[in-house]
Amino acid sequence: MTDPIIKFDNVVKRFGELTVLDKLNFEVNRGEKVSIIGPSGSGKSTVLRILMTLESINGGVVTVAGEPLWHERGPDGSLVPASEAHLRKMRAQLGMVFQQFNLFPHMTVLRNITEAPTKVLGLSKKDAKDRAEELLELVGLADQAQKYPHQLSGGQQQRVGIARALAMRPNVLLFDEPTSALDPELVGEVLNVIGKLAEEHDLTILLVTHEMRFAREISDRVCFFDQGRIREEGAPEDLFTDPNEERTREFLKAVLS
Ligand SMILES: Nc1ncnc2c1ncn2[C@@H]1O[C@H](COP(=O)(O)OP(=O)(O)OP(=O)(O)O)[C@@H](O)[C@H]1O
Repeated sequence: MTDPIIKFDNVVKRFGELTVLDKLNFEVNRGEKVSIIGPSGSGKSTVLRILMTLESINGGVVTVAGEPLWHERGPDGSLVPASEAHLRKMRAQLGMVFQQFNLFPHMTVLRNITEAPTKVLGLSKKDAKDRAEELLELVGLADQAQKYPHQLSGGQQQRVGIARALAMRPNVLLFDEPTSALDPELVGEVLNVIGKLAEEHDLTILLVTHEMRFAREISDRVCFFDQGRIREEGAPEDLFTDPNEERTREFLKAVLS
């Protein structure tokens, strides 16, 4: 058994008086596809935002690929708060697909995908373009490279968002409710792309979703979050059909009915 690629060890996150993560312990193994489900406000997105270094933590340790994310080892081996350089290095291992796509509106689809690989990874324009074209093929948008985001449907924009995240070759791909801003008829095309990625690529995927059927289809493991902790986790076929906890049962009943 190799070490987990993501580990939350007693992580505490507070916003003022509100404790959002309450000594959270959570692990994801390499290559694993994990979905996080749970009621609104239970801290699901906060977990992803902490991993992307968009939110700091108030206690505990987060480890990514064996290295502390929000800390560095000081001269005596103890953990000290991470420097900006350390955060930048660690962040490069993770890619995130946002609810609201977050594409650059003034750049073409192609440029949206090549921008970070050239600027951050130092790829040549040619290599970045080749990589982008390959990824556009993967998400079914090879013919849309020269369009601007506003010329695309929401589903197409989100597929560009996925290609853009993949262009950085992350070890872990995070999805924050990737279909919740989409019209219902556009949800399927985005889920198909994510499903294909999950099936055909040896990528670690951590997905926050309200799409229970999809979570069930693609996940190796589903975690039910409640009040900043994992209330229950397990294989989708167990958690969705025969949960152990009454709270999980209530939640599933409410969202599935
Ligand atoms: N920047 C912030 N400042 C203050 N409170 C915040 C901030 N970000 C999140 N919160 C609060 O933290 C709690 C957890 O938020 P989070 O977005 O992680 O929940 P969630 O489980 O993803 O919910 P949803 O399913 O509605 O997206 C919520 O009560 C939210 O209002």
